Amino acid sequence: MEAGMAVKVLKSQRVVLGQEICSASIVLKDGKIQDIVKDSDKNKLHLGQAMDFGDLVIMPGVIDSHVHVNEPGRTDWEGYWTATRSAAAGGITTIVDMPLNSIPPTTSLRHLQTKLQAAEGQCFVNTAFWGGVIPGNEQELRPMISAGVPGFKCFMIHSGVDEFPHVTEKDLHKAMAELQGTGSVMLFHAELELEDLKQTGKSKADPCEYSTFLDSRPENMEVEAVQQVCQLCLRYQVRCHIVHLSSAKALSITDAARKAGAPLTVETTHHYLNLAAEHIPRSATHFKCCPPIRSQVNQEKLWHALKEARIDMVVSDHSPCTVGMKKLGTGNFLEAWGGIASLQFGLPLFWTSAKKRGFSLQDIVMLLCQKPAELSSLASRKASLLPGYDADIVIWDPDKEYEITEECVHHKNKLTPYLGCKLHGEVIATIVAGKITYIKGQFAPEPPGQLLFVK
Ligand SMILES: NC(=O)N[C@H]1NC(=O)NC1=O
Ligand SMILES: [Zn+2]
Ligand SMILES: [Zn+2]
Repeated sequence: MEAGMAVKVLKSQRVVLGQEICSASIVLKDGKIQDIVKDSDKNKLHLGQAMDFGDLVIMPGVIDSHVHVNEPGRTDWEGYWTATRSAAAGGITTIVDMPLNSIPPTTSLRHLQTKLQAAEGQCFVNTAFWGGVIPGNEQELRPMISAGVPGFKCFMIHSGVDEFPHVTEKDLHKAMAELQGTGSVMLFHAELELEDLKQTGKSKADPCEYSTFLDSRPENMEVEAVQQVCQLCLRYQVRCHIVHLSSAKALSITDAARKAGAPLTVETTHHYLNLAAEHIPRSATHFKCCPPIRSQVNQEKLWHALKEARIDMVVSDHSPCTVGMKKLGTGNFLEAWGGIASLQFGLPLFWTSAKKRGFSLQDIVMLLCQKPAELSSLASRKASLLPGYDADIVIWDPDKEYEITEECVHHKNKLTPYLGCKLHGEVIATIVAGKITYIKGQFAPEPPGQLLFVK
């Protein structure tokens, strides 16, 4: 079993097949799943040499539909090579790259082509690309759809980078009209600048205290933005998706919109489910992201909403930067980059907390694989172990406990709030397009990931 090898048959006693977990063999051919043979299926032919993983879990690879890779232009923050290696080491078989933080951002067909050139030949996992909506680029949307982007991300507030300006409601009407009838999806960073907050002006509170930053982005900024998204979604009947929901307060609005027929989905991230404002130390700017990590009470509500399927999926929002940009020297939350690096640790982070709350392996497949695949229009070929589906598979040990140390982090910049955390769930091997892209610390000599385009 070597990294880079094409796999023919793999088996274990714990294969996640839909709602069932059973002892089975998976036959792979030409990058696809050719057959699934359950041990109970006595009539099947002899399968020959299988890679036997004992009682390790075999399930579809994780799909992380919210990753900022940043190449080209800000490759010192993260690049395709390092991002997709960390994804592979984390059991992720497909990432969908966000349109911003790279220069150029993915806001036109030409810029998309620049991104594709940058990514080509560098990806250890499959990579798809979100387009971006900025003021005035509505004519670029349909050409990007034809080129295979699954949808578009926009910001309703300053994005953190000047070359990706945020949209106003007027811009959104134009973009939504363009997307009608295409099947494409609009992703919203849902925070709105509030008038009364502008007027209170700069706070005199200590910028090294997390609470100062938290107070600068109250829940109402999210609630009001979500309200606006829901109205647009109902009116245009274009698929809409709230990225990184942090405030549980906004859920009554999304619930109501869904009930009224809005084609709306909601994601949250591992950091909102694992971290809480009360525990963020002074000057610990690596915990800064937008919208902010809120209270422990809010976190509990997010977990409940996830259990009740009021939140559809969990992703990383991996948004790394150089160590310098985190301003750890001064510890000033207001000046530090907003974004958390965590791509590699989504699966074990989620499992460590989720299993205590009664989530099953089947729930993991739903929340971390199938729902993100549906969002990205990839569910007809990925995120299920079924004949004819792509052979993108993770093999992992859900019971193995270990500590995150800097040496095991494959992100380009190693700073993450999870250093020192003890997690359950070790990824043993990751298979992409039928080849072992990662196994026990080793990577394939040639990256087997494909660039993905949806129809
Ligand atoms: N520009 C960028 O990546 N912003 C991301 N970072 C973050 O914390 N929230 C975001 O939307
Ligand atoms: Zn965002
Ligand atoms: Zn993001």
